[in-house]
Amino acid sequence: MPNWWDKPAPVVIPEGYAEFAEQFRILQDVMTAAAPDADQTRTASQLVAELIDVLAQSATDEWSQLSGRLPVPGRGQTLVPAFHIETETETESRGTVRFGRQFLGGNGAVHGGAIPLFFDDAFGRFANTHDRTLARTANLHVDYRNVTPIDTDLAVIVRFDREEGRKRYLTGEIWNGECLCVEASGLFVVLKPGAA
Ligand SMILES: CCCCCCCCCCCCCC(=O)SCCNC(=O)CCNC(=O)[C@H](O)C(C)(C)COP(=O)(O)OP(=O)(O)OC[C@H]1O[C@@H](n2cnc3c(N)ncnc32)[C@H](O)[C@@H]1OP(=O)(O)O
Repeated sequence: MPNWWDKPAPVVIPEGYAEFAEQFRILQDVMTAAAPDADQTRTASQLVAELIDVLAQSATDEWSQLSGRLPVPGRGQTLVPAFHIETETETESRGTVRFGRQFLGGNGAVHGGAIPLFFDDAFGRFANTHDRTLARTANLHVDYRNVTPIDTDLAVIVRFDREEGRKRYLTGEIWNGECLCVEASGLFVVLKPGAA
């Protein structure tokens, strides 16, 4: 089986696809925030049915899909809030994230499950770039220090702390201004030869 990580299939990103992926994120935010009446629900449902038909025409396998492969923040993986990287060295990545309305848990706070999702993606990307061989998440730990607000630009720090044999240790933080919202850590284990 081809390995996405070390043998990415050559994909052509069509003009406008990155913008489409961003619109898709907005669609999920708008859908979450809406309270449509019956007419609006019917219209929206028809439009989504058309959208499904259009996209299903180009259904492909994992190795040829475009989502997750784009050279833009978030890589067009619309399940995960996009990490906008501003500076990066081999050991530290800094940037911002904004959890849109679709990531609402309750009372203005980001859903507790969205935060490990974000860190798995941010850690996973960092554990597997800078010429590092393929590693998978073995564990993730998240401390929710303060409420993480939705619809707010938040500062993110991701660190590649150390490597011990096949084990890679990463840590991260999310800040809302001076307020520490989240501390996270993760262990990524380099795959044994032949493991997928
Ligand atoms: C340009 C490129 C861009 C790329 C962008 C991509 C972005 C993508 C972003 C998305 C990325 C998302 C990424 C994803 O989401 S990856 C998907 C989520 N993760 C998985 O599905 C992984 C499932 N688990 C496994 O496959 C195996 O268990 C692994 C491979 C992890 C280890 O099994 P393996 O048989 O290989 O290893 P071992 O058992 O010999 O252990 C080796 C060492 O590790 C230690 N250990 C193991 N487990 C744990 C644990 N839980 N806590 C503490 N320690 C643990 C163990 O004690 C031992 O230590 P030591 O005795 O040597 O000291």
